[in-house]
Amino acid sequence: MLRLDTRFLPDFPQAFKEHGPLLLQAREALLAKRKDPQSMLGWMDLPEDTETLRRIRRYREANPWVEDFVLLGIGGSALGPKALESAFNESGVRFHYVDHVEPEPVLRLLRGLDPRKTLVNAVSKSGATAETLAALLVFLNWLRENLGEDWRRHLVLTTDPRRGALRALAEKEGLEAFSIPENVGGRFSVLSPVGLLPLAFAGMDLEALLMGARKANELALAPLEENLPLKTAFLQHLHRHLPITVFMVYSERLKYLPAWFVQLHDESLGKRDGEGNRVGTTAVPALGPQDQHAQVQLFREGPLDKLIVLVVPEGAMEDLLLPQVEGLEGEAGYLFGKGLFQLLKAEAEATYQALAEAGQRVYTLYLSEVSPYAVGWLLQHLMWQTAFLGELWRVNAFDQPGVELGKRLTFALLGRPGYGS
Ligand SMILES: O=P(O)(O)OC[C@H]1O[C@H](O)[C@H](O)[C@@H](O)[C@@H]1O
Repeated sequence: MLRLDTRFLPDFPQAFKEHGPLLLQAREALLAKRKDPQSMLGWMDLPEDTETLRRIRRYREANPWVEDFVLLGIGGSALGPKALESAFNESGVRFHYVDHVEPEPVLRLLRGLDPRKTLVNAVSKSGATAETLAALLVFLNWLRENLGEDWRRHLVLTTDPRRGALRALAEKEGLEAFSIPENVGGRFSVLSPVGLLPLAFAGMDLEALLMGARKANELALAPLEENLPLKTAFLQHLHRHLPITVFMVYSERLKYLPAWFVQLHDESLGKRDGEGNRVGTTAVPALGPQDQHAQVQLFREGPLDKLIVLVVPEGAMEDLLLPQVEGLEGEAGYLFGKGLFQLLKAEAEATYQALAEAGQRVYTLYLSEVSPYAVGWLLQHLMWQTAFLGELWRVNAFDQPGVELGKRLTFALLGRPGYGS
C-alpha cells in the first residue's frame, strides 16, 4: 500500500481542491494522447501484459544453469532492474551491471566470471547507445572465445521490436530476444522485459510487482479525492518555484531507487516548454538514515529552496530485536529490547518533524512495507506523477533532446562516419 502524509503542508488540501479543474484537464489531455501510437504512453499498459510475463517465465525455467547475470545497459535500461534486483534478489544469482565504460571494472568482472555459468543480457531500446554497444562487443567476443558455438545460449537481447543494431544482431544470429514495446521509452520501461527478465532470474514475485502497478493505474484514473498520482503531481507543481526536489528513501534495500527516480524526473521534465522557457526542478537523491549524517544538515539549515519527499516503509517483514549488552547501558541502554526497524521508523519520523520545523516544505509517502507489491505500486505511481507533470508544465515528458548533442560530439571524437567536423 501507498499512503500520502501532508500533515506539515496545511495549505495543500485547499489548494488541491481549487486546482481540481486544472488537474483533471491535465489528466484528460494526457489520456487523449493514448490513442496516438507515437505518444509513448505504452508504459500504462505494461502491468496488464501477462503474455510477456509467461514468456519470460518459460525462458527463466529453461535456463536453470545461470549463476551470474551480466546486464549491459545504461540509463533507463539499467536503473530500474538495478533498483529492484538489489531489493528483491532471492535466487542467489549474482548480478553485475556494466552501465559504464571504465576498463578496470570490466576487466575485473571478466576475470572473475565463469562463462559457462554466465548469462549476458544486452539491453537497449534504441540499439544505438555507445556505452552498451561497447560492452556488447567485449562480452560477445568473450563468450565466443570461451564457449565456441555455444555462445548464443549465453546472450539474450532486450530491444526495440523492429529497429536497431541489437534487433538486427538477434535476427542474424538467431539469438533469443525480448521486445521493449515501441511506445515505451527507456525510463518508463522497468515493467517491460527490461526489468522483468533480470528480475525473473532474481526470483522476484513478478505477479505481485505488476499487481501493485495495476493499483497505481487504478488510482490514476480515479476521481480527484482518491487520485494519489494527481495529488503528488500537484505537490510538485505547487512547489515548482523551489529549484530542488529531494527524494529521500528510508530503506537500505531500495538504495538504488533514488537514482531511478532522478532519471525519470530530471530527464522527463527538465527541458524547454512550448514558449522556449527553461522548465524543471532538480531531483536530488538521498538515503535514510545515512544522509541524516550527511545531507540533512544542509536540508535543515541551508537555503529554503527545496521540496523534500520522504519515502518510508511503515512495516518490516521481520524486525531484529536489539539485545542487552552489559557495560553499554550508559550510551546504548535506551536501545535494549527495541527493534532495528523501530529505530528506522523513529529516525524517519524525527527527520520529518525536524525538516518541517526548519521551515522546509516536506511530505511523506509511506509504503506499507518494502514488498514487490508496494514497490510496483510506487514505481508506476511515480511514472504517472511524471506524466501528469509533463502536462502541467507543458513539456514532452517522453523525449530527451538535450542529450543528443553530447552523443553527436562523442561520435565525432571517435570518428563515426557522418559525424566528422
Ligand atoms: O535503452 P537505450 O536506447 O540504450 O538508451 C539508454 C539511455 O540513453 C539515452 O541517452 C537516454 O538519454 C536515456 O533516456 C536512455 O535510457
